[in-house]
Order: sequence, then C-alpha cells, then structure tokens
Amino acid sequence: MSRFDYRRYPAFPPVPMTSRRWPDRQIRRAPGWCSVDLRDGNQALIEPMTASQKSRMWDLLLKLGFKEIEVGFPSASGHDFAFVRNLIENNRIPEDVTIQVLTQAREELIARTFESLEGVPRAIVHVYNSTSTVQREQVFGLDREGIKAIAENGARLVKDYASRYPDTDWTFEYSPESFTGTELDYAVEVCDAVTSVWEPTPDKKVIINLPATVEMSTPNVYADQIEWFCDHVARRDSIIVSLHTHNDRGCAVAAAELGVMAGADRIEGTLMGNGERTGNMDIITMAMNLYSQGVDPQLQLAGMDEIIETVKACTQLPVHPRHPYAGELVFTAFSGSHQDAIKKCLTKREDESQPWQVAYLPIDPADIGRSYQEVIRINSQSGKGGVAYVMQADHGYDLPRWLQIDFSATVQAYAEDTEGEVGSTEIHSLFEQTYLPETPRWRLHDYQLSRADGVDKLQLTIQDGAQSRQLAGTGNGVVAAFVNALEGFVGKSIVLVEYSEHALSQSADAEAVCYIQLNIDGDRSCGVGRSHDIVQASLLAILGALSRSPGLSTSAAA
Ligand SMILES: CC(=O)SCCNC(=O)CCNC(=O)[C@H](O)C(C)(C)COP(=O)(O)OP(=O)(O)OC[C@H]1O[C@@H](n2cnc3c(N)ncnc32)[C@H](O)[C@@H]1OP(=O)(O)O
Ligand SMILES: CC(C)C(=O)C(=O)O
Repeated sequence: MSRFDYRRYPAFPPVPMTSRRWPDRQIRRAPGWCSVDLRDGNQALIEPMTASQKSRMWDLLLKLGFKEIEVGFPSASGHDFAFVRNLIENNRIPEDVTIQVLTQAREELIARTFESLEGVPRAIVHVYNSTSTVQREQVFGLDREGIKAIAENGARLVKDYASRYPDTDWTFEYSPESFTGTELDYAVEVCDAVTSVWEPTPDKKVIINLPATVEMSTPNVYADQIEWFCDHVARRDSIIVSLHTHNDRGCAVAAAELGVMAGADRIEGTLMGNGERTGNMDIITMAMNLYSQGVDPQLQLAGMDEIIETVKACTQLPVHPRHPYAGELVFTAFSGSHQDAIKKCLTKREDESQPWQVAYLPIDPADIGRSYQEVIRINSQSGKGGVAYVMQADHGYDLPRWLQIDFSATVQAYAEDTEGEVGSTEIHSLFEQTYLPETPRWRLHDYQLSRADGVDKLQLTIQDGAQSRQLAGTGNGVVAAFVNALEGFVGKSIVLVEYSEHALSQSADAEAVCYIQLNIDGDRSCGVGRSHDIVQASLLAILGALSRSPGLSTSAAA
C-alpha cells in the first residue's frame, strides 16, 4: 500500500464553544509587535547569522520601529551571549526599546541568561517548557503535574535570579510551548501556576505567550483556543496575552489575526516569515494587512526594498517574488484585463486625498517605495491597456483608443515571437519602427499653403525613393488639402477617420505628436507624426498612415 495514506492523521478536534465573540470583532489598532528574527528566525537558518549579520538585522529592526526584540538564546551559545553583551556594553539599545531573551526552564540556563543581561536597563526574560500531550508523553515522559512543576520551577528561578539584579526593570514572559497541542484547561492550569509565582499586577504585567509551535488546525480553531484561554485564565488584567504562530498549514498570519480578534494583545513574528520549517508568522504581511485597512501598523514599512535586501543578506534566503506586499511581482499585472482596469482607475484618480480605490492593487505601491513603472508589464497575455500605460507613463505618448488597439496587435505578435516579457524600451522601439520609421516609404520635403476664395491650396514635394514628386491639393484647411493631394497621388479615395494630438510631455523642447486614422478605399490605417510644428506633425501622421496602408503598391503610387 502507498505511504500516501490520509487515514494516519486524525482530525483536529474543535473547541467545544457554544458562542464565540471574536468573529464579530474587527482589528482597529495594531497589537504590540515583538520581532523574533534574531532568535526563532536565526535558530532555523542553514547558517545562523554572523555577528555582523545580527547587527545589521538589529539596526533594521530598530529602524522599522520595533519596541520589543528577542535577541537570542544567550545560554545556548557563545555567539548569542556575546551579541547580547555587545548590545548592552555598547549602549546600542534605545531607551524606548526592550530586548527579550529565551531560556529553557533549567537553572544553569537561567543563571547564564541573567549573566548575559547584567547591566541592561530593562529586559524581558522569556522562559518556556513544552506542555502538549505528545511532548509530555513522548519527550519528557511526565504527567501533567510533572510538566507543570517544570513551569513553576522555571518561574520561581526567573523571579529569584531577577531579584539578584535589582537595577534592571524586568518583565517576565512564559510560553507553554506547543500550546496548540495542549488541552486548553491544562494550558490555563499551567499558566495560572506560573502567574501565581510571579504575582503580576495591572501595573506590572507579565507576558503569557501562546504559541502555535506547530500549526495544527484552521485559524478559527486557534482563535477559539485564544478566546477560551482569555476567558478562563486567572489575573487576565495583569497579563499581556501574546501570540507566536508558525506557518505549517500556511495560515500563520490568518491565525494571528483571528487570535488578536479573539483577545490577544501582542504578536511575535519575523520579517518575511523566516523561521522553523515553513516559518514564523510574517510581521510584514500582518502589519501591511492592517495598513491596507486604514489602521496605523506602528511600524515604518515604507522602504520595502531595503527590508528585503537586509533580510536576504542576513538570512541568506530568497524572498518569493509573490510574497505578500514585498515580492517583486506583487504589484505587477501582465494580463490584459487587469492592466486595462488598473490604467482606467489610475487615470481617473485625480485627488490623492480620496480613499485608494484601484482595481487589483490593494494598496498604492508608491507607499512602500515601488514605482508605477513596475505595475504594468507586458507579455503575450497583455492587452492594449497595458501597452498604452507603458507608452504614456514611460514615454509620454497618450495613445487614443483606436491606436492602442492597432499598436497592441504589433506588441502581441512580437511577444508571441520572442516568447517572453517585452520591456518598456522594446515597446518604445516597436512603436518607432511601426509608426515613425527612420526610412519611411514617402518623405515630406516641403509644402506651401495659400488661401483664395475661402479654399486652401497646398503645394508640396514628396520624396518617393530616388524621385521627388510635386503634388497639389485643395480643401477646407491644410489637412483636407493634403488628403486631396494624396488621393491624386495614390489614386484612391481617402477619408480622415480619426485625429488626435497633444504635446509630447517627455520632450523637453515641446514637440507635438499627432495620431491619424485614415480609411483608404475601405482599409483603415493608422499613422503618427511628430514635429515641433503641429501642422507638420499632422501631415507626417497622414503620410505615415498612407505609407502603412497594405493596399498600395508603388505602381499605384506612380
Ligand atoms: C519551539 C522553540 O523554538 S523552543 C527553542 C528551541 N531553540 C533551541 O533549542 C536553540 C538553542 N538550544 C540549544 O542550543 C540547546 O538546546 C541548549 C544548549 C539550550 C541546551 O542543550 P542541552 O543541554 O543539550 O539540552 P536539550 O535542549 O537537548 O534538552 C535536554 C534536556 O532538557 C530538557 N528540556 C528541554 N526543554 C526544556 C525546557 N524548556 N525546560 C526544561 N527542560 C527542558 C529535555 O527534556 C532534556 O532533558 P533530559 O536530558 O533529561 O532528557
Ligand atoms: C519558545 C516558543 C515561543 C517558540 O519558539 C515556539 O513555540 O515556536
């Protein structure tokens, strides 16, 4: 039989709650954030961070505005110990920032932890032990009382060692590690035992951190667990309930969000979700989720590219191009209908003080240092809206709709041939080759306009290969006279169907650009003319449209 056998995995039992309040709540305020990049994130790396990588990460975390940062497990290694000493001895901890360190509930480790913190003005000492059924039975070989005793002993030791360093303002934190695999009544019993040792008050709270050490259920079940815990734990007004979720089922952020709705006050997580196995809860995503709902995330995340660069350099892990908010491709639309909708919304958006309402873009990319240039990228899935956006945003051409349709067919054919993305410069060159070729079929030499009896008369010279041709036409206005001259030249009827012009915004010396669509004996053809003179731009556009018309042979012209 195959080992791929779902029957080996029992379903996670629901929490027996008859009524739950959290589904009706909204998060309207950011929780307290604690970065665990330098501890949980670091302990999961193939190569743990070097001292300089840790320093770089520390500096970034300060810059982003974290006020609580777990900086290591100082009793575990000389490196972690030295890093904590470095921060303290070099006065690198700002007054509004508190460092946090982790320790097991063992005396020698707790003693060493306090040694590492000597002289720190304030710190959070975080002690943990596993409480789940699996860990109790299989790892520790202890019953409920035995495991609770480890927690109580750890709490007592932490309190005792803290009293030996009276100059430091201590905060205590306890985690019933593997909380999500722990019976809820038992988790409450253990945490109550810990807080009865610590005796917190509303003015001097302790932190009780409830980890989804392994994510085992849907986020709603985690939220039930948190609400149940908050409702039953003793001394709730003296406890900061903290969450620490992992991403085994891909829902760490959702679980943390629902957990906050269920009553939690504080969140531990990492930047971009680095951490054990599938990672810790990603603080960037959760904070930006708040931001996108109009809630101040209390973190400065405007420089997303710097964050990514630092995280990559410190963890030596890539950031997925589709990572929420941060990935290289998350604000990019390749597909035609998305591009069309984005372009329309952006074009209509005149008043920046109005709420952001742009299809397919949950936030304004500019808020996190991304430019609109990255928003729309072109490949064979793209449509006219995207091509028009690039032509306008990057090159200053405001193509009318009928020309967008005409030109996007050229770009589409090119994208299919090259089987890849078509860059902005390539799109521009395609436009020039198509509508403004360096060696056009016919070149306008010179022209003279005169007016008599209300009729305009145009005389002009056209270069047709090696020959110069003199043409003349009449009409109401220069364009009509030119069209009339060309009708005689090619022997076909020509109707001016569309006309549009504008100053070329990207051109420093104010060139004008003119777009024309002609109907030449039933065939439509588009042309573009560019010149410092608007009349000349119109004539060039008409000649360009005529040159591109497939129905004309040189002999017809002759
Ligand atoms: C979910 C988490 O992320 S928890 C944090 C995990 N992080 C780390 O472990 C990284 C740093 N840790 C280390 O480097 C090592 O574990 C050290 C140096 C701290 C300790 O190493 P060791 O002394 O070899 O102990 P180890 O961690 O293997 O555990 C050994 C013993 O401690 C017990 N123990 C484990 N965790 C705890 C705890 N939280 N509290 C009390 N005892 C514990 C174990 O049951 C085991 O007991 P036994 O020797 O009687 O069987
Ligand atoms: C020590 C605890 C908080 C932890 O890292 C976990 O459970 O993942």
